[in-house]
Amino acid sequence: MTLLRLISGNKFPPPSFPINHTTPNNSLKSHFRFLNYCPKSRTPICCISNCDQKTQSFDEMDKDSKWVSIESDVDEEYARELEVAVKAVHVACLLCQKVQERLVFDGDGENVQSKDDNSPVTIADWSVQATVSWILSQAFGTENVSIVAEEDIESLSKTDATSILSSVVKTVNDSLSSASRFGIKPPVTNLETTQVLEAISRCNSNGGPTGRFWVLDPVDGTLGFVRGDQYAIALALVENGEVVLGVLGCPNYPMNKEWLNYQNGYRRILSRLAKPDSASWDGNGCVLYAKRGSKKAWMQPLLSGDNSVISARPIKVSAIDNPVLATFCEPVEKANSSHLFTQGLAHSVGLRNQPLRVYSMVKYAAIARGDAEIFMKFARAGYKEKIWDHAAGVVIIEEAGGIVTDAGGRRLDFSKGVYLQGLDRGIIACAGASLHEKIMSAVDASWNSSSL
Ligand SMILES: Nc1ncnc2c1ncn2[C@@H]1O[C@H](COP(=O)(O)OS(=O)(=O)O)[C@@H](OP(=O)(O)O)[C@H]1O
Ligand SMILES: [Mg+2]
Ligand SMILES: [Mg+2]
Ligand SMILES: [Mg+2]
Repeated sequence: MTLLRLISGNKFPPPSFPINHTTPNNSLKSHFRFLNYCPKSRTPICCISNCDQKTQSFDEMDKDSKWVSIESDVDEEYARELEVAVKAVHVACLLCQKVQERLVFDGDGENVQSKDDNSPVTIADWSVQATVSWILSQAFGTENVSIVAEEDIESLSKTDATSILSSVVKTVNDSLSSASRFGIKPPVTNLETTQVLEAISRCNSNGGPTGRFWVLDPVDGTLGFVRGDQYAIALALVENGEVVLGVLGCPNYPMNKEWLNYQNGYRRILSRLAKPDSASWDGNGCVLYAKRGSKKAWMQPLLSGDNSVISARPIKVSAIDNPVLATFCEPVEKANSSHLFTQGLAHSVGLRNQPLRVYSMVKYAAIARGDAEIFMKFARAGYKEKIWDHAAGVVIIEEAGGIVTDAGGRRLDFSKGVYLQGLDRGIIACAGASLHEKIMSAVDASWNSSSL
């Protein structure tokens, strides 16, 4: 109540404060807490579960702050890690949205580079890696942060890459300077080029079976990103080989899937294109997250112009177990997963719906949210899956009630370094056990006659 009075007596936070937020037991007490910290005392500015003691004067707050709520107990294990990770992913999503708009609408194509394996990399990939690395280091201390991530600075440090490097430095600084919206303290002065390069190259962990490390895919589905389509920002925390936290930012995947254009896979109507003439239009993306063992997964809307409060809602996998009604998703690119093989599987299992071909870990998000029931990926022989392409998605699906294994039914192993070593044939994620068993049996029955 104290909190509510304070709110209504101040312009900030706005009256749209989601007091009717629904949690599984509808109890605000232990499930809802604010993530803003007092810039002076570094204590939570307000925490509903213990409002009286923790409420601070709003004067102490950064007035630009947006409020991010998160569902967890204050003293819960990994609460601080989850809080920082969710904020970092929100910051990264906004960064990517700006870069993608420039890239797609202003033809800023020179900022797309090709890596040695011919896959694309953009200023967004490097900028997100630097930004997230910097935020994690600030929050936990550089010496305590170990990160496995996709990008390195080799091509960025070349002499012919100076304009790209300066774009990256500018993008990182722009993004960090507005991070206070999420309660993240920006750097006192702009980061120098060397500091940005250092933040990127600090993500040089090789993972492994012991200790704690973060796993980051700064832009997953870079191909989708450069095509103005779906992509994701994926951040996970691994402890002793087990993924304990997962956060997935999906800037083009709206909370309400009705705003997606189905004719074109899961393509979002980008903001500068004509929006539907509706006051309720909310085509902005979402951030999903889960903590291992909580049996809960959550989804928040991304910040858009005037939403100042970010509340989360629980997500669950679909209850559909009838193959006739089920939808499966798979990579867009045939080169990344055999469409021919999955077409055969779909036929033998009795799947009737068209496959949902979506770039990036948005596929994991679609399963966790209940928008589709099956995700399959069968890469060509010899391809080694990387942990950053799966870690965040796996824990979110599992906590939302789903199952993720290889085609032999074993859980994915994140303890063997950068690659998912020992992966049996491919990856199968399902909303429920019955569909999962049917797909695995179909893979066994058709594997030998496939050319994979
Ligand atoms: N040849 C091949 N085989 C299998 N997988 C590959 C291959 N090449 C790349 N990758 C990885 O696929 C990541 C993108 O996966 P998607 O499921 O989004 O594929 S697709 O873009 O929809 O086709 C992509 O992630 P990003 O590099 O982060 O975009 C790659 O890690
Ligand atoms: Mg990836
Ligand atoms: Mg990537
Ligand atoms: Mg890549």
